[in-house]
Amino acid sequence: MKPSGMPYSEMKPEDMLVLTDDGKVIEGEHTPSVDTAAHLYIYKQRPEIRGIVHTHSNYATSFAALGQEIPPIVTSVSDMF
Ligand SMILES: O=C(CO)[C@@H](O)[C@@H](O)COP(=O)(O)O
Repeated sequence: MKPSGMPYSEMKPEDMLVLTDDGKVIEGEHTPSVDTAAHLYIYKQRPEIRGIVHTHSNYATSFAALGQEIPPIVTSVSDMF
């Protein structure tokens, strides 16, 4: 889990945390992200999920605000046009 309140531009690999299934920090010096409970809930409900990427990209946020799904377009398809 990423540390709370630390800008990505300043974050180093050693700043990352390792937590148990119930959120106890077992490696790392920082406070875990405020998103920890949400991530733990997702991992518990969907054991097939092995990683979570939380982003605030402009395009993804726009689709979400409009209530629209993001179409699964990959670069290999665009190469054909
Ligand atoms: O996206 C959100 C809130 O909208 C969070 O990820 C954001 O506040 C980051 O919190 P942390 O610095 O990771 O504790």
